[in-house]
Amino acid sequence: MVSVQYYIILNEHAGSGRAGTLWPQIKEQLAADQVTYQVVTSEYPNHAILLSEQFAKQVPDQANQNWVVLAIGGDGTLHQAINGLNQHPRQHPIPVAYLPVGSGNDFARGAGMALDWQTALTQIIRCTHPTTYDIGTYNETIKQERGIFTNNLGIGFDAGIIAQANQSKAKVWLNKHHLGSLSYLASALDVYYNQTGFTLTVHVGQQRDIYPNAFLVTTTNHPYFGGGVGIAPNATLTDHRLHLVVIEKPNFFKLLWLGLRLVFKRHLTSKAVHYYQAANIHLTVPAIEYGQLDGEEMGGRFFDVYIGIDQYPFWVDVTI
Ligand SMILES: Nc1ncnc2c1ncn2[C@@H]1O[C@H](COP(=O)(O)OP(=O)(O)OP(=O)(O)O)[C@@H](O)[C@H]1O
Repeated sequence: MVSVQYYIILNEHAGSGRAGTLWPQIKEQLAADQVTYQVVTSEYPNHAILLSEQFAKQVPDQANQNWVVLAIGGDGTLHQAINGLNQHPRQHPIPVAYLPVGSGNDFARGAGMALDWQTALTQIIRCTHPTTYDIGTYNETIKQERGIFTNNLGIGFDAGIIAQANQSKAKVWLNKHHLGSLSYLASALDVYYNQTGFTLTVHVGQQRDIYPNAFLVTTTNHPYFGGGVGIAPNATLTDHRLHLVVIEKPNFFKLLWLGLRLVFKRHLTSKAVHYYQAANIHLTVPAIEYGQLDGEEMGGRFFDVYIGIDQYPFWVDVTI
């Protein structure tokens, strides 16, 4: 057994508070398995970025260090933890692990991890060596922001839904009653009516395509977004490629039809859907649109974003 120590970043608010409720049981399991760890709690939104960045500064950049940063929460918590680790690139990156106890847990789905926390924890603590998975990188030149994403970078409809759901008063009530997904459905209808099509330019290699009526623009690293929706069914975390799906604004009936095709993974052949696979993608949107990164809000903004692919070590053995 490899002796690994875990630096746990716990987001008790993930999964509408599920992570906090489960933590005593997770702690018991860690003790039963004699796992060595330190734990810190995310005290406010985005705190996990700072926590993992500060932790990484203390760990020597050596091949033989035995720390793993374990994010306990949802995709947002993993996103923040891995971005904190990447603030100062290292020759020997600290492996990251993720216990999926959030709402969507799309990275766990994409990696083929167990979605029940006990099995997922076993896949982490019985792991003996890191697995290298692809991660997306982005460089947005207008606001001069760069970083990474494990799942996807979305502009338009998906990002609008997240922004709307987070602002809605109903979300607080629905989350309290464990009906968080209903708030996303309500927001989806609202955003559909308010979201006009926007102009998008896609540059891939020598190709340049202009869409005057784009509606959903998602660049993904694995199949899933929005809590298990298979937007790019062929994507894998090891294909060293990004998968871009552009959907032009459909009328309401077409939207329902597309939704149905999406459920049966038949949407990519629809006329309103455009699909690219590439290692580098450049997108420009000269209008204020919402953006999302791994389910975290990027805000309303213009976009001139270069998206690429990199690799990072993850501490999980999905064969267990
Ligand atoms: N102490 C805190 N108080 C309020 N929000 C917090 C706190 N700590 C972290 N957060 C925020 O909680 C948000 C949700 O976390 P996360 O995405 O991990 O869970 P989720 O949304 O339930 O899961 P998923 O993204 O998988 O659907 C993140 O945006 C994070 O910044």
